[in-house]
Amino acid sequence: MIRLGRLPRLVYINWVLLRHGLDEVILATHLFRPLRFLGWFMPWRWLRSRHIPRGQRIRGALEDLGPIFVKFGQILSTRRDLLPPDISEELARLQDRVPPFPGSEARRIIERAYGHSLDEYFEHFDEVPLASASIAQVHLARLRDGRDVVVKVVRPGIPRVIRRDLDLMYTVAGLAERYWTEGKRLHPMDVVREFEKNLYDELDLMREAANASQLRRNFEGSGLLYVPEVDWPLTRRDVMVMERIQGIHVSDVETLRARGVDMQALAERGVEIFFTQVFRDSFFHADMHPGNIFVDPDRPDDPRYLAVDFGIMGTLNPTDHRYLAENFLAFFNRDYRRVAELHVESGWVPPETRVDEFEAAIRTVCEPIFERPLHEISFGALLLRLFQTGQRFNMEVQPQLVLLQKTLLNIEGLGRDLYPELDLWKTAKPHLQRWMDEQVGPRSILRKFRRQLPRLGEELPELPMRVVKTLNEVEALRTQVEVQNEQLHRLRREVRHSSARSFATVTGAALVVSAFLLLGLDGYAPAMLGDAPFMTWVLGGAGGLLLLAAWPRR
Ligand SMILES: Nc1ncnc2c1ncn2[C@@H]1O[C@H](COP(=O)(O)OP(=O)(O)OP(=O)(O)O)[C@@H](O)[C@H]1O
Repeated sequence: MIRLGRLPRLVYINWVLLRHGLDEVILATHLFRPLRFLGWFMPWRWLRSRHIPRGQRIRGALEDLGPIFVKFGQILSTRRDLLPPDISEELARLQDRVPPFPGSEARRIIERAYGHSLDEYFEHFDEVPLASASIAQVHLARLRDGRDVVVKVVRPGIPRVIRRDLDLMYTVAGLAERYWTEGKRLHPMDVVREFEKNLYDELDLMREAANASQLRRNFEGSGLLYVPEVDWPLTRRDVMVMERIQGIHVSDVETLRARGVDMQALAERGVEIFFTQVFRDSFFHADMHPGNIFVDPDRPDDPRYLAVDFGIMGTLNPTDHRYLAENFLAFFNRDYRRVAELHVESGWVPPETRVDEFEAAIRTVCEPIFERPLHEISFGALLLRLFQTGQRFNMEVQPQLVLLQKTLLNIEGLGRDLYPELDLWKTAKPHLQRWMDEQVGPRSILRKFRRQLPRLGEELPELPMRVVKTLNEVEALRTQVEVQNEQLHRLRREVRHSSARSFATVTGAALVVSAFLLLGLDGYAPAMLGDAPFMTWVLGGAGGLLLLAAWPRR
């Protein structure tokens, strides 16, 4: 059911959709269906008839609906497994540009978070924002100790806007799942749920700061990537302070060339950073758009990247991790059988999948790609084709892999912009191979052993005492078992005796009763009993003896 409170915004959404000639996606409910026909009388029908591509119309509608919808569109653009290419490519152009909120407001938020005047901590705070996006805004500042920093502040009132828009998205997704034929396949509710998680992650700047610290530690002293240092004492849930970095935007190829940056090395290092993050650390920056990446201007011959914005990070569990590496290697060895097997083994496709059929489908998709020169092969496109093939075999959508594919596409695009001859495979293979060797080779055993070493070191001195204690416990247990065994034997004997006694009692009593009966019959005893008084004595005597034998003794 649609809640009344949501109705005005829902009507507004429909209005925007109509305005962009999207009446075919007007919420497919009986409630809104009459609105569809309004479209026939409106000029935008005419616009549509002039063949504005549908991707552009959807992009326009999302821009009109506000920043949360724009973000949603951006995330959707990465779901090339769900959307047709014309729409996903158009959505990828969505820009998260939102008018900034006043610097005085940012000041107020920071002071509320610290509980003190901003001047106590900052020598200077630039009220004109450096950048402004839908969730947060970034300001330049200088600390009292002279360090230049950037201060990221969460947009005021944004949690409420997020809640409102998410509510609507859930409503729309629910309706789509129910009434739209494609809805069952695309699982829109799951897509919104995933989006919600990302949004709330981005809202928490403590979380982003922790991501930054972890990534910084992972690349400490590597010379490949520099991550600015977080100022933890000044970081809160809605305010983050970090070292200011100064570099050349990675998309500014002209300046990079003019500064004499080694473009091949730069492109290859981008790939290396990605594979190191994915396969060595299993922790990767998943928002690698060019706006977040800079190049260190001071090291043109030995280029180094500088990264910002750690709101969205990807991780892989050890199983996905291993299967992914094996998949890449199998792919590039054109071992499609192995690729198909790996998909079944990892549980990405159902276990009943026919491996031979799946293998044939993968071969059909990949062979044309491999016909091209290796430096033209796109990893991202390959993964995408694989997802699409997997879908035909009921492959479950794996969000962590989708994030990875999106990042790979980013890295690939970036690398090829910098150095078009970049051979991704040649650059990536040694990293993959090294990772595989480390996972299965003797080094891996050594590494695992090393990881256990501190615990072993702690527990080793206690080992003799533990052995003695364990032996004592075993001895005590053995004695206990013996005692219990003896008791068990006794019990069994008693049960056997008592059942024999019961038998003797019942039989004895029966014989004695029979004797009395015979006595009662007197001369009427049947002939077959012969001499009745004699039989009485025999039965009575035998019964009496049995009763005597069964008499309890102490
Ligand atoms: N430590 C830093 N040093 C220098 N500039 C920075 C730093 N952090 C952020 N910036 C600048 O501010 C911009 C926005 O920062 P950031 O990407 O973290 O914010 P955002 O709100 O997540 O924006 P978006 O969602 O558009 O990526 C960056 O693109 C970069 O230009």
